[in-house]
Amino acid sequence: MAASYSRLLAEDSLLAVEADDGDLLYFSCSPASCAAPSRRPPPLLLPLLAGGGSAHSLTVPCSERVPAAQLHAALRRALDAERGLGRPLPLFSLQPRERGFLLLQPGRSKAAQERRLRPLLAAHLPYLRVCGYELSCGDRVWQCPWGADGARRLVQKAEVDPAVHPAVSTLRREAVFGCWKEAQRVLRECIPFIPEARGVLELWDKCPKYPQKGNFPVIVVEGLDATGKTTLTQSLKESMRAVLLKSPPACINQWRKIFDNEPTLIRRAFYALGNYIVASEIAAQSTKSPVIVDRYWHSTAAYAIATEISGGLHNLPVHHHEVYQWPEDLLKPDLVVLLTLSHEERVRRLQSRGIEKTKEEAELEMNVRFREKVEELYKRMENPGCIPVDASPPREAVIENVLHLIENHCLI
Ligand SMILES: Nc1ncnc2c1ncn2[C@@H]1O[C@H](COP(=O)(O)OP(=O)(O)OP(=O)(O)O)[C@@H](O)[C@H]1O
Ligand SMILES: Nc1ccn([C@H]2C[C@H](O)[C@@H](COP(=O)(O)O)O2)c(=O)n1
Repeated sequence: MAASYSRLLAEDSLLAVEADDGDLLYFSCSPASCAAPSRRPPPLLLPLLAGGGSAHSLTVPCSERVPAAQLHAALRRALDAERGLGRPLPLFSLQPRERGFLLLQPGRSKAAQERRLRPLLAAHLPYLRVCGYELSCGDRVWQCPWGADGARRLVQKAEVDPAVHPAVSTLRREAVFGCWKEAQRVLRECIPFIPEARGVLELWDKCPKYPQKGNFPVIVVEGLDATGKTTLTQSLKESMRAVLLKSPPACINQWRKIFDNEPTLIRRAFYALGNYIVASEIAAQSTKSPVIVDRYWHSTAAYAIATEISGGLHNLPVHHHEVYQWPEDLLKPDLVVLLTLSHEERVRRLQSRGIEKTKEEAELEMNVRFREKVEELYKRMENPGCIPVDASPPREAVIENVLHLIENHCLI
């Protein structure tokens, strides 16, 4: 499979479009200037163009991470606000790796679609790769880059395996940071347009950089929303006479909403650095008493990966992938408990609680695939892994079970 795609890439550009069910459809096109067009008709474009419709792809080259993430988000907002261009489908270009959108419009000519696009893209055009698509000889689709001069382009051959989701290779760079320096770098670049980033960094500057755990046990509780983390962590705090901490910590919580509205790169850098700030609190407190932590790195990684990797469980990075490994520079807990609950019972608890839902909580309820991915990702985390605990029994029983687990693991 990979080999045949490699051959195609010598002449074509390979694109992946996110379909309605979140899975990916791969297709290749020939640049209009190439002498030999691809014999592989793109399954999405062919019927659309044959029926008199039009298509454009817009991708963002991502050499500079923060500006590329911002441009991608601005583009999404502009396209969402513009009626009459069709729904923008998420698009990945596999060579070079870029992300953007595909606009499909049945019954509208390429020229008409282009007329609507030009003013919308005017400000962004120098930083975008825009291509229209044309049908010729019945079953051949040509990719026509805007501004092409007709010369044959040299397209480098690349080893690409379309069996791997295109976002997997960008996770480390854009969503799951492997060390505090990476998260800090991203937030530093944000200071000019997100003043709150300076606030987070100033707090981080005051923290010790590689804090060590004290002699008391450190227990993390993870799980989807409404699985009972707050209930359990409060009880553990009381029964173990422990200190209860949360990630993100209270000192940066005031800025959480702001970062939640930023692109993935910036949002995840905020949560990542939040974990490192909590780590310094864990280190200090665990010299004096047991410490219970409500969410920590496993949540940051699991939600980031589940958001970035569209489609089903089969698209997730393989077991033991580097994104599942605990960052070497982050203080490790003694035990991570994962509360598991059936979807029905969790929704029942969410409804009985009845408080305002965050966007991601609402998505969890709506999107079974997303919930499945987060749960599966928690289970794939390593070094330390999560120990699943059934959260469906009555509160007292769950607490009792977790106390036993702590006794066995932490020898207290
Ligand atoms: N074992 C249990 N049996 C029945 N109900 C429970 C149990 N544990 C918690 N609940 C109830 O379920 C709801 C969600 O619990 P809780 O707030 O502790 O979850 P959470 O994981 O902290 O949620 P979030 O992450 O959204 O803050 C609450 O109304 C709580 O009282
Ligand atoms: N350490 C953390 C804590 C939280 N998050 C993100 C993941 C979800 O988007 C959301 C869930 O938090 P809650 O609604 O339970 O407060 O926050 C994270 O990435 N890292």
